[in-house]
Amino acid sequence: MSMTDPPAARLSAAVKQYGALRALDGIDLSLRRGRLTALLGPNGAGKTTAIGLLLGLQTADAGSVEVFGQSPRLLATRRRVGVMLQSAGIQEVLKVRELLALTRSYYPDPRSVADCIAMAGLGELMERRYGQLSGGQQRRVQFALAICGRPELLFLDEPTTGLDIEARQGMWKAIRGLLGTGCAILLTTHYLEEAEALADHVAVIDRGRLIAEGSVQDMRARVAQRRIRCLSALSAAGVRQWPGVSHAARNEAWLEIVAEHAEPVVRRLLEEDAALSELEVQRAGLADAFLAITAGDDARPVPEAA
Ligand SMILES: Nc1ncnc2c1ncn2[C@@H]1O[C@H](COP(=O)(O)OP(=O)(O)OP(=O)(O)O)[C@@H](O)[C@H]1O
Repeated sequence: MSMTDPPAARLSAAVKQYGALRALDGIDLSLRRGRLTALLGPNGAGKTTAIGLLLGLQTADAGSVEVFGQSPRLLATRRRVGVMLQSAGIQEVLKVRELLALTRSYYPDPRSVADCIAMAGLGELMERRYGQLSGGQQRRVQFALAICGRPELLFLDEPTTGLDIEARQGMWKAIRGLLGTGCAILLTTHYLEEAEALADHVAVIDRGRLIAEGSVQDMRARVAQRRIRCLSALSAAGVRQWPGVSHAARNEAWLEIVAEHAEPVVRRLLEEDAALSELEVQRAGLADAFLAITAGDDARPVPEAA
């Protein structure tokens, strides 16, 4: 599982064009065994299109797409891949037990029914018809169908949308277990705490281009600053002149400050305002890093078709 092993799947300079719209504009992305890559990006960035290429549902207009070194369209390749898409296309009249039996039958070495039930938390749902389940219950069934073939490569497109906290934690645990067995996973999510909790690697795309890539820590380091908030009568304009302060503004009674290092600013705040209260200091989370990365890209022109 070292970085020198060939990746489980790879997009190289992949381009996908829909008419005049370039949905992917030369993307490089490698998915490695035992690693979860979180693919982040605003709506319309190209995440679903990238997954579509890796699943062989669509073909690239330029560049290459390889899954286990081969075309994603080969049956032998597809049998090693599991997928949970937002649009599931599952037969609603079938019972969960029937859906699981049917999907397991497509794979040469499926996971046991008992393991699927345990990993996806299906216990009491097996005799229910899929179409009569709640949205969150359907997500659990979709997860079971995605993992029942013992995939070596798994695509999870917003898997925990609509799940309650307990079900989400259960799915996270199952995902960590799959990583432990060497499965390569690509996850898209709008819950940044989900990427933070699960990802070894984060790729941020915007307008069809990869704009940042690295570990969760790397992404956080892109936004090294701290946010400080307090109730204080000090003037924001005055604080803005302090060394290391990049931003200070008043938001009603709150004084809001952004600084490279919190400690010297906090020390000075307490010295200069004895009545200061409600002091809060926040480290940048992945959400801040992500927003800063996508916001910082506004100057770039929107890619257009030739
Ligand atoms: N079949 C299609 N025909 C034309 N345009 C399409 C098609 N599929 C996607 N697009 C466009 O390609 C761009 C990328 O779409 P894509 O679905 O890959 O984005 P996404 O990152 O998955 O977005 P979201 O977070 O909203 O799911 C969007 O501008 C979308 O409107």
